[in-house]
Amino acid sequence: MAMKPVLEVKGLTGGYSPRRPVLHDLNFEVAAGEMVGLIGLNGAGKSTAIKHILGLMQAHAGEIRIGGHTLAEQPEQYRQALAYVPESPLLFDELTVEEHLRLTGMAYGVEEASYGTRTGSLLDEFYMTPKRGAFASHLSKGMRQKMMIMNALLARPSLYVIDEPFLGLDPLGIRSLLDKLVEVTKEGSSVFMSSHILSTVESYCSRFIVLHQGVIVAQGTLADVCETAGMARNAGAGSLEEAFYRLVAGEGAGGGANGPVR
Ligand SMILES: Nc1ncnc2c1ncn2[C@@H]1O[C@H](COP(=O)(O)OP(=O)(O)OP(=O)(O)O)[C@@H](O)[C@H]1O
Repeated sequence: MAMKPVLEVKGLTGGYSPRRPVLHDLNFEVAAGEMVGLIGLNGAGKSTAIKHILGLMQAHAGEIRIGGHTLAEQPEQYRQALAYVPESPLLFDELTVEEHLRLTGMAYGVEEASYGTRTGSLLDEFYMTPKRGAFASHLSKGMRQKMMIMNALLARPSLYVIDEPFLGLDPLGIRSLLDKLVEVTKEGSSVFMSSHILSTVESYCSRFIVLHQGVIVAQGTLADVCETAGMARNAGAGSLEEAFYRLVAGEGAGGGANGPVR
């Protein structure tokens, strides 16, 4: 794809303390209309990488660009270009489903006409129409997760950053989410998604980033990742799960803040 990447991560080293980086020299891009999966064991650094992309953490070295700009250069454009769906929902207990959507609409400058049609169809697609007036504190766990997802989808950003979105969703909710993600990528938005559900990641993402102990140990298409994992590249190549296992097994699970010894 010749288009400029939506997300560019160059030489990103980062973490919670400058003396103990969690992420080591990450380099990757997400192009317009692409769905990219970030996979790695517990503690590999996925959420930490996402926090850096969101601008919640400061890089020790390297830079992150969204739509060609760093957060420091263009804070407003940077933030408006992305929507984040966290692993655990962050909602205002005292606001209703509809009020949350209204807030997001205002924050992202969604026009009144599109606001109405988009919220109507999102509420339908996520089976939340009967709950439109309910307080967030009265929703079930999965419904709270759906709220976060609907807010992101209402914003129609150029980049969706999604951390383990399937937890807590029922099978219809998972299907609705995946259908919507396919739809938004067809419209040119990009999705950067972290998940442990490798079969889903494999079927929906066109490229993968395998993070292990804070280092990218493989990235690219399924064929690329399989090749890096030392698997045959010919017909009927292996699954993402098999490649992942080969890439990260043997050194023991757990990852850890130390990363590799350098
Ligand atoms: N707030 C924090 N302060 C210090 N270290 C942290 C903090 N949060 C995470 N870490 C450490 O950073 C490393 C990477 O954690 P991270 O949460 O990014 O992993 P992850 O890949 O998202 O894992 P999971 O699959 O379990 O969500 C771990 O060693 C973890 O202990």
